Amino acid sequence: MSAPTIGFIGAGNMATSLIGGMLQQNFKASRIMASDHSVEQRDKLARQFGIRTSADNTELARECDVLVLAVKPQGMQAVCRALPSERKDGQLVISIAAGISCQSLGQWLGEGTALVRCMPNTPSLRRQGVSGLFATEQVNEGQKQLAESILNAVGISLWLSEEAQIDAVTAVSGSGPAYFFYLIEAMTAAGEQLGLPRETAERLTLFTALGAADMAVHSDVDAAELRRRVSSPGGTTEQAINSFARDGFPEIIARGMQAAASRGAELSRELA
Ligand SMILES: NC(=O)C1=CN([C@@H]2O[C@H](COP(=O)(O)OP(=O)(O)OC[C@H]3O[C@@H](n4cnc5c(N)ncnc54)[C@H](O)[C@@H]3O)[C@@H](O)[C@H]2O)C=CC1
Ligand SMILES: O=C(O)[C@@H]1CCC=N1
Repeated sequence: MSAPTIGFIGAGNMATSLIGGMLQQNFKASRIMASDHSVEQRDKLARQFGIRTSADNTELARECDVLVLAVKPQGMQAVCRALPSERKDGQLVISIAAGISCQSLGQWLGEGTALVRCMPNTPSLRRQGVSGLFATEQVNEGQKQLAESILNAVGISLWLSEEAQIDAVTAVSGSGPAYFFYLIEAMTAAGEQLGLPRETAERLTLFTALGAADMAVHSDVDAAELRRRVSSPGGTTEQAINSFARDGFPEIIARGMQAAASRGAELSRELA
């Protein structure tokens, strides 16, 4: 059997990250297509990746074994309703939109559609992504493996037992890269305030983030223990951590992530 064709509807940030990561793995450019109503986006992807692009979403729906819906949540209903009901046989549809339920997608695309809801993240571009996946009953074992192979090409993926967990995944890892970028911005600015040249503060921060994440991923002890090992009693780290704790760092993070998850659930109701 020939390799499946994968079509991205919406060729923006997230589609670019996924396609970029897939091409570094064993996916062939000739098996990937992308449609976008922006000619600049189409040209950019065609140039960057050598994939086929189209202004017509219908073309992808008729030709591709897998359709990845990667437009903004607010545009999803119109995109789905405009797709033809006669699509490629045995097609799998993967939606990466935050806050668009399988129930809504089923209504817009046809109830029999095999649907996977997925929440990836932008480090997929570097093949360091992490995604949560939820499959509807219509998805067969082969299609599940196909969805997994796409997301695993750009990082790791985890299956979820309940669709509602997607909002939590969105809050943790979908939006998560932005939290780390925000911390990097703040640490860089603080390093500068402490007297370092900006570039030095930035590089120290970036490589500390990279080193800490790599160490935590490969460690057999948890993050709390790794933190304790950096914190000498009466030393410098302890002073910083105590100051963060007094200022409510864990509560600040929990409130922010709750806001992200709530927005996911709210979008599902607003855009149903
Ligand atoms: N950016 C991120 O970190 C993540 C985004 N997502 C989800 O991915 C989806 C896309 O997000 P981004 O890539 O950030 O947005 P984006 O705005 O960069 O990309 C969306 C693309 O869709 C195109 N588009 C809009 N209407 C269209 C139509 N009718 N037909 C064809 N193309 C159309 C736009 O021109 C744009 O290039 C969203 O639903 C978002 O919730 C999920 C996980 C992470
Ligand atoms: O901010 C958003 O809505 C999207 C979903 C997760 C990351 N970006």
